[in-house]
Amino acid sequence: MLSNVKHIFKLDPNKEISDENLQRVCESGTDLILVGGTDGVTEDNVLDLLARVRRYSVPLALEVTNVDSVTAGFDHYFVPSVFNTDDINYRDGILAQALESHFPVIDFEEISLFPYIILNEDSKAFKKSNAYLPDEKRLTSILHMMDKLYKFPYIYIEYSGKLGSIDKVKEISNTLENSKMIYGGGIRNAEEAGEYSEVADIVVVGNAIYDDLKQALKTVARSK
Ligand SMILES: CC(C)=CCC/C(C)=C/CC/C(C)=C/CC/C(C)=C/CC/C(C)=C/CC/C(C)=C/CC/C(C)=C/COP(=O)(O)OP(=O)(O)O
Ligand SMILES: O=P(O)(O)OC[C@@H](O)CO
Ligand SMILES: [Mg+2]
Repeated sequence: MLSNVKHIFKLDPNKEISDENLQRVCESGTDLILVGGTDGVTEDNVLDLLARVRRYSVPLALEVTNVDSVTAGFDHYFVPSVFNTDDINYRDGILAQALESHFPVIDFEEISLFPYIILNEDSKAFKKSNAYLPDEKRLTSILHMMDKLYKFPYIYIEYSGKLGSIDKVKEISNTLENSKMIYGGGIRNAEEAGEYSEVADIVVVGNAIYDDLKQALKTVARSK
């Protein structure tokens, strides 16, 4: 699903977007529209975005953050799992529960794990998953576990809402041997997209869609 993806626009079902702006996002040349957010995600607002984005040919995936909002009709489903938390619910506890009820209807070809390290302690995702900020030694050991032991195809380095330190993101990228890096957080313009896509395999742009769409659209070309 992610093999030729360099740029992702993440749409939050809990935020309003006009038809005109949605058209610009869908026709921007982005490689994937990912629908997801930490809170206020419901079956209704997910269905609304699904129906509106489906008018366009862009690939569309759902990042599942609660079981009730899972809706058929997406090209793919990504299930987040947070690795810098000791709260097992956000590693695989909720997932195990969800599989109890959804197992009979799941086509596992359509589902992939999004293994996260969340490094912005002010973000909602960090707070919700009871994440901790790892020191350098712990961050390296978590990365080794994910990259060299689990050999995840992708690791999502999440700074949701703010730009991560480029030096730190480079350090993380240099540590990885098996996993590709998805970077998300604070990318707002072409220059930032260019800088972070030189380090990460995939960049994700979210909030800028809602705050300054004109600049957000310019991130697409610079990520390729
Ligand atoms: C019929 C059919 C289509 C079947 C498909 C079956 C299917 C896909 C079933 C899946 C069921 C399932 C396995 C559910 C699991 C649910 C699960 C694991 C929930 C855990 C979610 C989780 C770990 C939440 C923690 C927070 C987090 C990591 C969220 C990720 C998204 C994110 C980082 C959003 C950005 O948030 P933020 O910027 O902080 O806040 P805003 O939303 O304001 O932007
Ligand atoms: O909203 P921003 O800060 O662009 O972050 C994108 C994405 O990584 C959020 O999950
Ligand atoms: Mg967001």
